[in-house]
Amino acid sequence: MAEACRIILNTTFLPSLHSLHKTHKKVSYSQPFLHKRHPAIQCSISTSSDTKAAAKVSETVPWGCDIDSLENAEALQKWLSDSGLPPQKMAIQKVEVGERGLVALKNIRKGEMLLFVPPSLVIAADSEWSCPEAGEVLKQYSVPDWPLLATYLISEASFEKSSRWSNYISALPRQPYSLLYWTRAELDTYLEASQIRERAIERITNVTGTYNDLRLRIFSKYPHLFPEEVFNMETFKWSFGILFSRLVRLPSMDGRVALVPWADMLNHSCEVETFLDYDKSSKGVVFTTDRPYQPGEQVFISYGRKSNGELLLSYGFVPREGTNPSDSVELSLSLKKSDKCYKEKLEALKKHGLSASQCFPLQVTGWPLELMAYAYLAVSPPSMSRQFEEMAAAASNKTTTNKNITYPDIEEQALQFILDSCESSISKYSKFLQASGSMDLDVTSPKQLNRRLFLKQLAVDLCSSERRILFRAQYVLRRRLRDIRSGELRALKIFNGFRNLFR
Ligand SMILES: C[S@@+](CC[C@H](N)C(=O)[O-])C[C@H]1O[C@@H](n2cnc3c(N)ncnc32)[C@H](O)[C@@H]1O
Repeated sequence: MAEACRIILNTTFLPSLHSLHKTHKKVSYSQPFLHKRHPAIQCSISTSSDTKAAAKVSETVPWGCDIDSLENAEALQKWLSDSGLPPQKMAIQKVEVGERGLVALKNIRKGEMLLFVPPSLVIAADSEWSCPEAGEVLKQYSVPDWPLLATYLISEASFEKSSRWSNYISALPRQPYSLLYWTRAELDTYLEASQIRERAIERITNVTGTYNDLRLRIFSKYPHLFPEEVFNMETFKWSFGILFSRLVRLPSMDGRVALVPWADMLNHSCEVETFLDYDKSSKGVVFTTDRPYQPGEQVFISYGRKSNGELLLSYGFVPREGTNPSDSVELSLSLKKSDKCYKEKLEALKKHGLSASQCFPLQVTGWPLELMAYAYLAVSPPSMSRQFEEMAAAASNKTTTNKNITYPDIEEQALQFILDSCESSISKYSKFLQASGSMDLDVTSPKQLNRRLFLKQLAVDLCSSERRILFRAQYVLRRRLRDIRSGELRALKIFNGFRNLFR
């Protein structure tokens, strides 16, 4: 149930725009609303890898507000009530977890339905555009929901007060916390040990690719509707950052994605199971509390069963160590280039959509069967070549074949192989964690220092929690190997005993 939710994280969602209709006929439009737009929109957050430039965050970005601003949030609250949001048992306040959040004003019972945000206050793919012609063009090109919503948000933001969503947009963070805002140099410095670095690079590449596709196929053909001063890489980074950290998937509306003002002021707790959804009987977006709240307490929802790395990637925070039961770390396993059967093994892997190097999620409670299957394949000798296919199939999460394969003869080598990978990963984390104490001592600008300290703290929290899972796996693997080896030793002693008896 909780898995079916809500604020989306998946990197695969970012649709490729290559499938857009190529045969689309150019339509001509008047330039009706351009004069109302903010003339020169400049988001000054740098995309370059220069960390100095990246630390420079302009105060003049016209959209959104400081992440902890209550002023704009209060204006949003008033506008929402005037626009049909029913009276609420919660208010936006400064909070300890998540800077701003929804806090109970009255006693709230467990099992109570809250929010009731009507569809008229929800931003979805079919929302009306302040510039209907721009919306029409995107529709004709069948732009998928995510890039469509990203473009919509920028378009509405550029209309400032004349947009219906002006109060909402003003209350959005000017710079959402998300790895999209980390430069390549920052990712390399702080997240070198973690596989999340790769995920962040992939995501940044996807966002850049999506924007470039839109620009080439659509924006450049309709510059009067999509001027580059407004629709550029910087503004797309902002709008995708907003979508990553606030977009909601509504299971009862066939998984439709939407921005839900007010509901998106709720912060995440790993201890909470409840999530946002559309309630057909009350005709609004709601959630049902899974615990009681007293006045003054912050109310939480769940953004999904996500690892600390995934939470950092999309939402820009890391829960306290040991508090996230869904936490996991990606362990990378690779075929050895020196393996005599490297080519055959790689072929078998490729057949099942895998490669010579694969990541598998480890949790404190264990690891997937696929990981063990991959390890069997990696250590199996040439004499087992007939089983390569079966092992590769079991290592893939795409096939429905039996994954619970065992090869007692090579179990010890397979476990040792996983242990070696685990220990090599642990040493990368330890190296970073040890070095982190003396990092950034050369920084003198207070603004830059603040940013560096903030990012470093996030990285230290993430790496500590990921290393903790690896330590646990290391302990379990060592114990299992000791048992196997002492079992073998015992068997050998018994065998020798029998041999001596019969001698
Ligand atoms: C959907 S918004 C929630 C409202 C947000 N706090 C605001 O003031 O706009 C998601 C963002 O809230 C913050 N957040 C949510 N849950 C958090 C948590 N448990 N710890 C720290 N920050 C959190 C993160 O900045 C995240 O990107």
